[in-house]
Amino acid sequence: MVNNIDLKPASEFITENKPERYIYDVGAGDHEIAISTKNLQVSYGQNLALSEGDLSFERYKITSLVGASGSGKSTFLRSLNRMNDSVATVKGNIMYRGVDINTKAIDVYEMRRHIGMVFQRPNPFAKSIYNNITFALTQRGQYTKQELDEIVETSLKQAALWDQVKDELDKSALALSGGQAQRLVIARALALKPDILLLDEPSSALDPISSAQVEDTLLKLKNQYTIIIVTHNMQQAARISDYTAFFHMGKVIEYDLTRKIFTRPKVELTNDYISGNFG
Ligand SMILES: Nc1ncnc2c1ncn2[C@@H]1O[C@H](COP(=O)(O)OP(=O)(O)OP(=O)(O)O)[C@@H](O)[C@H]1O
Repeated sequence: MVNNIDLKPASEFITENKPERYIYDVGAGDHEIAISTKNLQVSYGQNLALSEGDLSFERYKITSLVGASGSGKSTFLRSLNRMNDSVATVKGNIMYRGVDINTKAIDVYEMRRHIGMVFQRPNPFAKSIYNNITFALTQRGQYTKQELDEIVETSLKQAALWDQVKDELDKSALALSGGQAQRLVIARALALKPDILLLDEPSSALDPISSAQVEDTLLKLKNQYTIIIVTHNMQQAARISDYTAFFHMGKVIEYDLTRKIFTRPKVELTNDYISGNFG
């Protein structure tokens, strides 16, 4: 399926434990970079879970992070908004709007308003649909009822859930279906008006229809948000993402336009993974 002529055999990468890397240059200037990492290394105790993760993410694009279980995708993703702070040592730079956000001086809670996170399992609060959306806002700011109403409506519309729940905003969010709950959680993240949305396998716990709805939602959102998504679903990565980064053993092995990764990967190991030969 893929022209292998220029590719090295996968065994070389594994035996050398020094994988060939191909990192596409997104090219600041022509393309606006929303966030980038440099010399990022993440250790859990003695376990260096991420050793090479230099990437630049283009604004208003969807980037998928793919790779076998344990390759470091979630570790990388969670580091981007400092979710690993309490469990890991994170070294290196995470540049966002000209600022290294991987420093002690950063107000992590404020930063997370700009860089939101959605997890694998929908985790609505045991509150009404309305209060799920407004909770974080009312904890840290003053809003009128009218402002909150507008934010609830806008966020739910962006997450493609408004039409289904607009007449029952006082209903418990725990009564929503899995797919609806995940879109509520996306709406909750959007209510904070982030720049960047990080999603860790957001549809892997959902049925195919709900998963497709989440994908549609993400495709609509990318006009306004930079989206970085961890996924095990190669079809999903191919369908929705502009760029794909392939992780292996704590390193980014290949990063390129999604269509190139899925048709003409430059590294044999990437080809092996997307062809289903391991993982
Ligand atoms: N909280 C943690 N504490 C200790 N080790 C961890 C923790 N989270 C991840 N690791 C380890 O870091 C390595 C990378 O894990 P990570 O979850 O980032 O991989 P992944 O590619 O996202 O895998 P998966 O697809 O299974 O979620 C693994 O060896 C894992 O055991």
